[in-house]
Amino acid sequence: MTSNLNNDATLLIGLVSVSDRASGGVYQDQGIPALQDWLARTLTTPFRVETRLIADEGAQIEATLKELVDQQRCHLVLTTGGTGPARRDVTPEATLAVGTKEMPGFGEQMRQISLHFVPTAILSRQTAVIRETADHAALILNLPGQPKAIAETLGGLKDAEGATLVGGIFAAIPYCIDLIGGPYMETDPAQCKAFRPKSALRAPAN
Ligand SMILES: Nc1ncnc2c1ncn2[C@@H]1O[C@H](COP(=O)(O)OP(=O)(O)OP(=O)(O)O)[C@@H](O)[C@H]1O
Ligand SMILES: Nc1nc2c(c(=O)[nH]1)N[C@H]1C(S)=C(S)[C@@H](COP(=O)(O)O)O[C@H]1N2
Repeated sequence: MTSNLNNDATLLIGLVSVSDRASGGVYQDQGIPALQDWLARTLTTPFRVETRLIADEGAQIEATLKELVDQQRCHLVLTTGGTGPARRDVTPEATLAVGTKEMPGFGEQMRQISLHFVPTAILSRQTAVIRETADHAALILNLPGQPKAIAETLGGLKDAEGATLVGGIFAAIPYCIDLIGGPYMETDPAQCKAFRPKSALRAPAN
């Protein structure tokens, strides 16, 4: 059932890059620019972003996710980095800690998609959750830290003519945001064709 808890008008997306070295100035962060580029190419719905660049610290990741959902009232939060098996990779644990519902299908499907790009896809423990407060809800989704993994996972793989060889995970996100009471999101089908059941489709906005 669709929730009507949240009628905030403009789509707000939180982008969180989790990287010890980028946040410490060792290299320039490419995670947030890659996320912004992909969303700007794909979303036809007007949106705003809130960006955060932080270290691989569980408490800081949890606090950032809570702030983006509860105070900023993001509808969707995308994290990049810290999903692997290394000692400091704790983004999935922090994500699960702030979630009120786990959405394990996202992690399962993202690893399937990523196996088309790298045999090490299974090393990512990426997951997704819904965080619900009394009057708001958001989807929080983890992506791997390699900047190229962002477009691979969100958009999938196309052939030279633009036909989809592997569907991207973003196709499932707009309907998920509908179901938690967020704004109706539309995409450029040439980049990513969002899927909704017929009963949930609205006439295109002009
Ligand atoms: N935010 C980022 N900006 C640019 N490159 C990145 C970023 N995050 C990761 N990378 C690149 O992807 C590689 C693998 O990412 P991973 O998240 O495993 O990094 P890491 O080894 O945990 O280090 P760090 O947390 O310091 O980025 C890194 O070695 C780096 O080359
Ligand atoms: N699509 C995609 N998925 C990917 C990768 C990638 O390059 N592309 N890298 C893998 C590798 S090598 C690792 S170690 C894990 C975890 O990465 P993270 O710790 O940077 O989040 O993501 C995996 N998933």
